[in-house]
Amino acid sequence: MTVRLHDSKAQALRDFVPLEEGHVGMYVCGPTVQSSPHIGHLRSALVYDIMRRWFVASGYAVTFVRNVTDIDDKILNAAAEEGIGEQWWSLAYRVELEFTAAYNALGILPPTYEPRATASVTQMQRIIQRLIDRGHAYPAPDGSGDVYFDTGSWPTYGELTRQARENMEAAADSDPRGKRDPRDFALWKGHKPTEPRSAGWESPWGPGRPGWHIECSAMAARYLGAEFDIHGGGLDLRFPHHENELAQSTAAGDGFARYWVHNGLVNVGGQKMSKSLGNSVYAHELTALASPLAVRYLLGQAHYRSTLDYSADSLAESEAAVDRIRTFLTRVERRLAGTRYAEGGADATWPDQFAEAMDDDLGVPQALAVLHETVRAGNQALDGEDLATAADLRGQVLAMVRVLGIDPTDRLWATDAGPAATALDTLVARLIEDRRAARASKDWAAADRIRAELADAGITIEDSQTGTHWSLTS
Ligand SMILES: Nc1ncnc2c1ncn2[C@@H]1O[C@H](COP(=O)(O)OP(=O)(O)OP(=O)(O)O)[C@@H](O)[C@H]1O
Ligand SMILES: [Zn+2]
Repeated sequence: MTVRLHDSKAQALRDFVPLEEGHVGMYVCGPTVQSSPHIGHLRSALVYDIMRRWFVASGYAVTFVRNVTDIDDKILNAAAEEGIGEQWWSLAYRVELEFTAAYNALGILPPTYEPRATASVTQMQRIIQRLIDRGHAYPAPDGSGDVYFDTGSWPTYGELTRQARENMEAAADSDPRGKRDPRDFALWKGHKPTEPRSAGWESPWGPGRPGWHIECSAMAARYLGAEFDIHGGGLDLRFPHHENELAQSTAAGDGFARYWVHNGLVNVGGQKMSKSLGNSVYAHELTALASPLAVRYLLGQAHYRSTLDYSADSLAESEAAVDRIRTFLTRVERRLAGTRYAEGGADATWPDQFAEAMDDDLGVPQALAVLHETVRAGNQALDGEDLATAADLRGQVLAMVRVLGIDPTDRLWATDAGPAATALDTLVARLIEDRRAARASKDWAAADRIRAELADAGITIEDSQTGTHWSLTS
């Protein structure tokens, strides 16, 4: 069976044929680490996590590279606003850690490698030099230290988004005065006296820093080779970012990506969820409302190319969906324990329709329909005491949820942080019960003493309609 992907450049579904048999090289544009991750960023990372998992499940060795853009105008501006202009890198690192934590919480696997742009400046400079040597880039004549890509020199400029150059908008990434054409974009940005000294790298064109687009061209080639299989990122990056990556890499002589894939955006009220629009829903806000597993389900369930309109209501549906799967797995586990089917279904794999759906441009909605149908059949087999069938269906369900990263029985989703946490929970629950009994018998002094003892131990308790809950005092 062959995986088929929608290639944005061909604007068609194409059979996936790897450059090297049995291997997939994937590059995905990672975040500009300027501010906390919102769920749009997470959806993007999750889509490629599922794609990678499916390639692995299909027998490929996958080299998966997702970068961190840790030098950029937006980072310098955010650091200046915080009053830590020279130490912009500390802001970038702090935000990078937030992204990593958010990825981990959703079970998004760490990439094979996660390069930071600042560690590949030499490689970026080499591509720029090749472009100058080939007549496709020029240093600005105005002494700014900028170097631009000469869009007029590259006949296929615009091929990714099928735009004629004359209809394209001007590149708004630098002072247009040194440009031959307003559409020319910056490969290198000369250092300005108002910018932090620590943001200037030595270069043949004077001190400066790389443009955003050249970062990805250099990191993709450095870690995956001059030509590689798949390039991914959000639909918002098709133009100008990916158009420019493609132009500069191919003009420099690299084969670059053979397939371009783009995830649909998370929108709010019809607009892209974006930091700058102030409509972001942050990862931690969702995990306060629902389990991380339900959040993963919610962000992963739609087809990766569709737009996802966020609404908090859909969280409850996702929670119900994962509960259904969890309930079946727990139920079947209990029923089979101690029978000769206890280990049954261990060698089961996913149904053919599941694989067909996933092969067809990563058809997760159809694949989930197969999963839920298998859960339904499993419950029916249990109702009918057909344990052999139930065991086999359990195996199929496990195979499917594992490949999608939504196995409710995975330790990753366990809320229990270990034996110490269980012991603490037991003791605190006991004290909460004593306090409840004291209040019931109107012994307010005893009730207050228990609350004070817990507070001294760093534990806050809160009474609500669903009972008394405790947490470590922050
Ligand atoms: N709302 C969104 N929905 C889906 N993917 C998104 C969304 N916003 C960003 N992405 C994707 O996340 C990855 C990292 O994005 P990047 O840091 O460039 O975000 P950004 O577009 O600058 O975000 P923002 O607009 O919030 O500042 C990219 O692949 C990008 O396409
Ligand atoms: Zn990129």
